[in-house]
This record gives sequence, C-alpha cells and structure tokens, in this order.
Amino acid sequence: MLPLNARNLSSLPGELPVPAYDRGALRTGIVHFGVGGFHRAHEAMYLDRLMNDGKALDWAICGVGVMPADRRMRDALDGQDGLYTLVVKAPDGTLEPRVIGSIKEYLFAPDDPEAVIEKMASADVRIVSLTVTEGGYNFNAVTGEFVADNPDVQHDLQPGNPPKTTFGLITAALARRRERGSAPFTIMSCDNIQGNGHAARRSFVAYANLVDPELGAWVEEHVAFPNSMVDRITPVTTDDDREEVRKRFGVDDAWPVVCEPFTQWALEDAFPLGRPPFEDAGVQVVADVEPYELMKLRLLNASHQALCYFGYLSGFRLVHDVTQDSLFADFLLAYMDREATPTLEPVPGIDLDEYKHQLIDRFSNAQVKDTVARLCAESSDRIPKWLLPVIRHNLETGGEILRATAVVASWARYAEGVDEQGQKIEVVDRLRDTLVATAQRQAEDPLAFIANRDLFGDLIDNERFVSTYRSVLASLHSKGARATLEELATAS
Ligand SMILES: NC(=O)c1ccc[n+]([C@@H]2O[C@H](COP(=O)([O-])OP(=O)(O)OC[C@H]3O[C@@H](n4cnc5c(N)ncnc54)[C@H](O)[C@@H]3O)[C@@H](O)[C@H]2O)c1
Ligand SMILES: O=P(O)(O)OC[C@@H](O)[C@@H](O)[C@H](O)[C@H](O)CO
Repeated sequence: MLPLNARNLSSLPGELPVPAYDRGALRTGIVHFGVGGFHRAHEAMYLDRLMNDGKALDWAICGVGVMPADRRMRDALDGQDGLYTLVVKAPDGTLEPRVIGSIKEYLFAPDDPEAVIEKMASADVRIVSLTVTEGGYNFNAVTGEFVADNPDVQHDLQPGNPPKTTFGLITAALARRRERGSAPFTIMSCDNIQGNGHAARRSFVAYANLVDPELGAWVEEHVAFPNSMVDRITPVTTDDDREEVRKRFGVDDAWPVVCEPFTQWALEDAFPLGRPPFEDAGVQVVADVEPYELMKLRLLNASHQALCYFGYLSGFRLVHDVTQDSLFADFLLAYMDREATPTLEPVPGIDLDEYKHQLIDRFSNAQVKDTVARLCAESSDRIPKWLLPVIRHNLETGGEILRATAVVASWARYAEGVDEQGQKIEVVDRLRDTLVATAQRQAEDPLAFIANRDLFGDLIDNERFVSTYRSVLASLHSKGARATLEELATAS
C-alpha cells in the first residue's frame, strides 16, 4: 500500500492519473477558505484541469482552515503534500479517479493567523475564494444585515486580538495591502447563496466599517466580489470511500473526495487583478449569473430540502433511495414545475424541463451515496435562503404554495427530534436548541416553529401560508410523512 505523497506519485498505478505538471514550479495565486469536500471536487479540480494543460501555473491554491475541526484537513493534506484523490462516480458504477495537485499549501489559521494574513497580503495572491457554508457569511436571513454581535466577530474587533474569523483575517490582509499601496485581491464566493458575491460584499464591507469606516469605504470601492453559481453534488467522505481507494488503486489517501460526474460553474467576470482562464476548463464566464443561481438554488438546493425531511421521516437514509421512489420523485417534480419554475427567468442555453429531469437522475445516482443527514443539517441556514423566497414570490403573485409550505412543515416535524417510530433524530443545526424546543411545543401551539421572525420574517402574518402550514403539519402528526405525501400527490 503506497501512502499518497509527492514522492510516490510516479509509482502509482497507471489507472490513477496524476498531475502532469511540475508542482514544484507552481506559484500560489489563490487563497481558499473552507477546504472541504466541495472545493476539492470543484474549484481545485478546474485548476488541476488547467494545470494539466500547462495553464494557470501561477494560480495554485493555498488552503486555509479557520474552524477547530479543520485541523484534521491540515494534517491530512500536509501528510500528502496537498495531494488527494478525486473519484467521480457514474450511475453505472464506472469510476473516474484522478490525483489532484492544485492545492500547493495549507495553513491552519488558529495556529498562526499572522501567516494567513501575510500570505494574502503577498502580491502573488490575486484571488481569495470561499466555501465557508451559508452560515459563514454571518447575516440575518430576513434582514440581510451583518450580525455584529456574533461573539467571534466581537473578539476580532477588539484591537490587539489575533483574528479568528474569515472576516477578521481577510480584512486584516486587505488593510495591509492598502497600507502598502497594493491593489486588493478579488473575493470570490463559491457558496450556495443567491447573489453570493453581493452577500459577501455586504458582509465584508459591514465588518470593515466596524474596524474603521475609511477602510470600509475603501473595501466597498476597490474590492471586486464576483457572483457565481456552483454545482456538483459532493457527499461527506466516508471510511468506505477511503477503503475503496485503497483496494482499487493501492493508495493510502487520508481524505479522498467522491462526487458525481455532473459539474457546473457560472461565474461573473469581475477580476481586476486577473484570473485563471477558467473558460478553458469548462467554466461558463457570463455577464449575469442571477438566472443560473436562481435556477440552481430553487430547483436543486430547495429540492434537496424538499426530499430530506419527508425522506428521513419515511425511513430513508440515502438520497438515491428517496428519489428512486416515484412518490418522492413526483412530489419534487410537482414542486419544481408548479411552484419553483414560475419564479424563474428564462436561463440562457438551458432547457428547464430537461434540467429538472436531469436533477432527479442526479439525485438517483446510487454510486454517490449522498446521505439524507447531510441535507438535513444546518437547515436554518438553508430553508430561509432557498425555499422561503419561492413561497414569498408565489404569495405575492397568487401562485401555488402547497408543496413548498409542506416542506417547511416537514422541517418543523423533523425538528421535534423524534421520528415516527419514537427514535431520536440527531438534529444538526447551530440553532438546534431553539428549533427543537419550539418544535416540541407545536402539539399545543401549531404555529410555534414558524413564529421565529429571525427565520421566517412575517410569513406567520399571512393567512394563506398559515392555513396551508397548519393543515400539512396536522397531517404529518396524525397520518405520518408518507401518507401526507400521498395526499399531496392528489392535490389539484
Ligand atoms: N457539497 C456540495 O455538494 C456542495 C455543492 C455546491 C456548493 N457547495 C458549497 O460549499 C459549502 C461547503 O460544502 P462542503 O461539502 O465542502 O462542506 P465541508 O463540511 O466539507 O466543508 C466546509 C468547510 O467550511 C468551513 N466552515 C464552516 N463554517 C465556517 C465559518 N463560519 N467560517 C469559516 N469556515 C467555515 C469548514 O470548517 C470546512 O472547512 C456548502 O455550504 C455550499 O455553500 C457544496
Ligand atoms: O452544501 P449546502 O449546505 O449548500 O447544501 C446542501 C446541498 O443542497 C448542496 O451541497 C448540494 O449538494 C450542492 O449544492 C449541489 O451542487
């Protein structure tokens, strides 16, 4: 068994392609925060593609982790000289593996924040990219306002404290570049947030204003925040994935990544200091990303939420098992056709009908083994951003809201923390305690869960929404998830 590292690259089996470029000659041009599964299946993969064509050799990645749990990623990547195996899994069982080499270095911020700041202040770095999850932007889901009283933000704002948040670290580097008279890097969000560039701009400008209003004005005026739509289903790596890489390729990889064959990236071209020639690797560089974003968030991501709570409560644990059941696939298609699609603009070059059926096929890929639990996690960061805008739009236009509202009710039922067999549900959410406590009160007060205005805004004041919500929640309690879906299937 060969440990994966730079020394062993030339000894790996031929069926496992390795970087064809000289990694020693790469220069770091991108600092990336949030090196998880997705970044390694997506941006790092696109750069590796370019590098294999002899391009983007001065755009290697320096990964950064800010969360305590990222120590594991630092150890894994350091032990492997930044290399890892990406295994693309087609529904027919075909595997396409590749060792990715575009991550040149990794810094664990809690150990040495100064090294992270200085790396970003260096002239070679022209892009700082982010996959720090929806919650990582620290704004109120309803008002969009930056949450200044977040204790970590407050820590970073105290003069003299070494920064520990993405905001503190990146803003310190921007301030340093400004002092040195060098132009700022571009901040490229790759998270699933509508207008992710706009959202990043709002949060970073708000934070910089709290540090120093002049710095805030400079960030607002000079830093570019391109919007993007990113897509590739990437589940959490399991021990079985590690074992498969060992068995199939004879390689010991501490943290491989598994993903589906589909990949898409629509990116706004706003990079004052330049960018890699992403279009040569299949990225769609477009003038307006919004139609792509709305399509993806309201069809794909909101459908993920539409299947996960109903799916979990019906006893499923793997995503493909849910969507291979026609009751669920039909529910998703009905939500997409009748509620989400009417809120979308036409998307250049995309046939929406084909896109929606392709989504069901992608969800049904049994090789990827995406888990329902991954989709149920951190719902309070997802439902308000992906699903509630569909409900609000349809309430305003007189459109249908039954299925999207049923998804909210299914979340409320799931958040009670006990399933239909009386077994405990492990609710994973930064607002877990509040969510579970309010959900557990809904037997006496059916509106308790949606009374949280930080998540649901004024939806509780809307009669049509409330009466629909009440009746689906009552059905979930009296008949269960599957029977409720069966009833929804016959709704006209
Ligand atoms: N997994 C997918 O299928 C997928 C597809 C498209 C987009 N994305 C986007 O990528 C994000 C990450 O997904 P992933 O699958 O890589 O998850 P992951 O759990 O593997 O990695 C998440 C990374 O973000 C970091 N992070 C979390 N909260 C943070 C915070 N507050 N500040 C700074 N860093 C923080 C974590 O420490 C970790 O390094 C998603 O939330 C989504 O926005 C994921
Ligand atoms: O990763 P999140 O938290 O943005 O959302 C969960 C999933 O919906 C998401 O990861 C999808 O798999 C992904 O967006 C597909 O491109």
